[in-house]
Amino acid sequence: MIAKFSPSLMCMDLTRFREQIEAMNNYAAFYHVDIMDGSYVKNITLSPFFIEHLRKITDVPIDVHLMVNHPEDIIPMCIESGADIISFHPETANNKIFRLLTQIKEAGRRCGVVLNPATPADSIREYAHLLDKVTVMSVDPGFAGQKFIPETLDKIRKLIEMRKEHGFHYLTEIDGSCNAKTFKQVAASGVEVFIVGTSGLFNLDNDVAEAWQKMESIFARETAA
Ligand SMILES: O=C(CO)[C@@H](O)[C@H](O)[C@H](O)COP(=O)(O)O
Ligand SMILES: [Co+2]
Repeated sequence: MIAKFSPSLMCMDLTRFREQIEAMNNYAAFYHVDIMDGSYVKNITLSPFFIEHLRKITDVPIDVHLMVNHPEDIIPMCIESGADIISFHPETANNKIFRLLTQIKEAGRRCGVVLNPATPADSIREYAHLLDKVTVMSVDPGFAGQKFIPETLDKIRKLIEMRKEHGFHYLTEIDGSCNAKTFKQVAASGVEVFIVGTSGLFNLDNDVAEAWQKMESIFARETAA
């Protein structure tokens, strides 16, 4: 399996927006865009307005991670601004999960859910067949730069088993503290998509193309048999 990398754009240098995006356009599998409301998590980062501008300078699929109490209010704005994949936390949508997933799919976009460290894999069982991606958070949501929670790796293994057993099609993805210290154990879980932020990518070099090469060689070194 070839690992896919998805840079978390809340960690990029926004003063160098065009330069960094153009450099990563050649390498990124997705662009991870965190949207928070200051209430579900005590932080506010990117927005549909940001996506609108990003869309103008990339063809890389834009992948939105909603950390908001009312995803139904933000999903239409994400669709409008050009997002390709939209994921939300199931806890924020328990009374309308099918409605929201259908809304995203009917707009021709891909849909997913993001599972907090304490949310079990089998909680998605009833709607797993509808999902294009399942993201496992390996930190509690809200902030970059937190400590990796290793208990979350078993959940990835379970999601991969469930997919095989029932013929689901979702990609698996990990969000939180993916870097030189954790690549080995994360890769061993079988996960397909790695979200890389400050420690995994942007801090490695001032030039993001260089940083990307460094990240890939660290990954290759850490995951070599
Ligand atoms: O959703 C979140 C945080 O709630 C993330 O996408 C972070 O932006 C990502 O985890 C990168 O940060 P590090 O954990 O690698 O510092
Ligand atoms: Co995220």
